[in-house]
Amino acid sequence: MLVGGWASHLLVERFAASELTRQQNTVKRQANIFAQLAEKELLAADKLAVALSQDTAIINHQRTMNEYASRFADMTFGERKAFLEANPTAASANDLVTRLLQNLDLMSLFVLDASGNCIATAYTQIDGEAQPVGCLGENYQSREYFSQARLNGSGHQFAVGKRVPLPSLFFSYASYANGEFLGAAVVRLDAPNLLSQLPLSTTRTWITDRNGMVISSTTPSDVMQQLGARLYAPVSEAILEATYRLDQHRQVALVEDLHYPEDWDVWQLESERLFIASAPIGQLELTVWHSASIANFLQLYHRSGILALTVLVLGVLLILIVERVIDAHQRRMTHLRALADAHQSLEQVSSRLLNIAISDNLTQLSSRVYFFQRLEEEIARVHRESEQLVLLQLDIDNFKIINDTHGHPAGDEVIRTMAAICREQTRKADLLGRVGGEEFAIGLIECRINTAQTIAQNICDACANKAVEYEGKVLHFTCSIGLAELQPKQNIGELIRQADKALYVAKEAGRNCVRVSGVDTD
Ligand SMILES: Nc1nc2c(ncn2[C@@H]2O[C@H](COP(=O)(O)OP(=O)(O)OP(=O)(O)O)[C@@H](O)[C@H]2O)c(=O)[nH]1
Repeated sequence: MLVGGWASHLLVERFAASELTRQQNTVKRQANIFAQLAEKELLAADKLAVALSQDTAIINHQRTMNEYASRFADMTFGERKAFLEANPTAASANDLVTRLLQNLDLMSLFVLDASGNCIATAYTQIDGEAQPVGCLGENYQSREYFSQARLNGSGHQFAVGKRVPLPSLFFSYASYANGEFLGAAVVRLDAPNLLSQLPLSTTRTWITDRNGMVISSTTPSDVMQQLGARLYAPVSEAILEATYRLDQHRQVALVEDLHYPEDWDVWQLESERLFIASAPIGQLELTVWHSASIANFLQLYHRSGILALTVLVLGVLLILIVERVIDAHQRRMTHLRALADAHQSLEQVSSRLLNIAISDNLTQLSSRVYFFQRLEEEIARVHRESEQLVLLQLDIDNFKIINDTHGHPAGDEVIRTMAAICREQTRKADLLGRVGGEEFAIGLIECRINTAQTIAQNICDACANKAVEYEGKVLHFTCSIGLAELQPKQNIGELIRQADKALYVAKEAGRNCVRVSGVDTD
């Protein structure tokens, strides 16, 4: 679960970071576009303000009105308005700015005197009546664009206020005559109009001045509800914090429970969860704010959570399957090893049994069974290849007496000696077997009867001449041998009978001698 939580957290961070980057990029793009549009308008507005400030009619009017400055101070707004409307210099100034307003796409144009009083304004036709678009008689000395113009010759201000029906961009340019400040010409642009030119999505975007005051928004009602309010002092801290987080790209900026003044009931942000990103428009000292609902992100979040969980479950399943496969493989390997061990043991036992079956324990010659099996095979081969084979049947003479006289173990020693002599007198290819207690047989391969007879005689002599030492005693023994040469088409039974017959003849002849079948037996 820990791994799942961690994986889910990682995924969420990834989604959040990419979503935040997307929002940030959007707002940066919008800020750039807005800056370009606004700068173009600013330039035009500046030029217009400069031109107005240099117009003779305006300058004359400002001079005239400045003379009434002390009287204006004591007049009410209505009195000032009536006075100005009746003034002839105001008429020509009003006429000029009205014409300019009609030719240019501006919200309003007006002229201020040195005290900030609006002394001329453009008029526009509303319901057939000429209505002033600026507040003739109003005092604007507290406005930034006016105080800046008084100090520097020109000034900008982005403002919304109770007296300003729409958020606006104000540009002023000071009028001077002989170094004397006469007042300012003011151009006012339509900020929402600028904003409406941005390629905005359905998300909310708004623009504040450097004090956090909203001057425009993609939702006009938002702005209208906030007119005159320095609204963002408490909010901007939350936003700045959120923005800081965004910049860090470490955490989702969830702006919740923003504290708006109670009367801003149109702002229903309390229930919203927003991504908020910002981008400054440095030269204009404006900031574009951009918010997007967290809903989309939450969908992603949930989907990523499910994805992470699925990955986790699949991962666990995979681990279980792999474990089972490894386990099965290990058990199979153990099983196979056990089988291999058993097989090896069986082979050893089988080899031992075979050895027991084919060899005589006392002499290590072939056993009776194995000897006759081998002899039969050799007879078949010799018949096939038209070779010669001679069978010798050997029997130790009076062996019973040796046993009876010197004991069984001494007899065994004689048998072993007899076997050794047989081995010495024959070739490796010949077949040697102990076929009875004291009986031996030899199959001489590729051997003619004369040679066989010599070999048999040599064995006979070797036995007779051999002194067997056993437990300090010296024993002597002899043997009798019967020979039979394999005849064409003769089978093993017939061959053995012939050799036995010759052996019988040797025994009858007094033992310790060799007799040949067909020669001595007929
Ligand atoms: N020591 C010993 N004696 C054996 C073995 N196998 C058989 N014998 C003995 O060999 C003797 C064979 O005796 P017989 O068959 O009478 O033959 P023989 O005494 O050799 O007399 P002939 O063959 O007629 O010369 C018996 O006493 C058997 O007990 C053996 O492995 N070891």
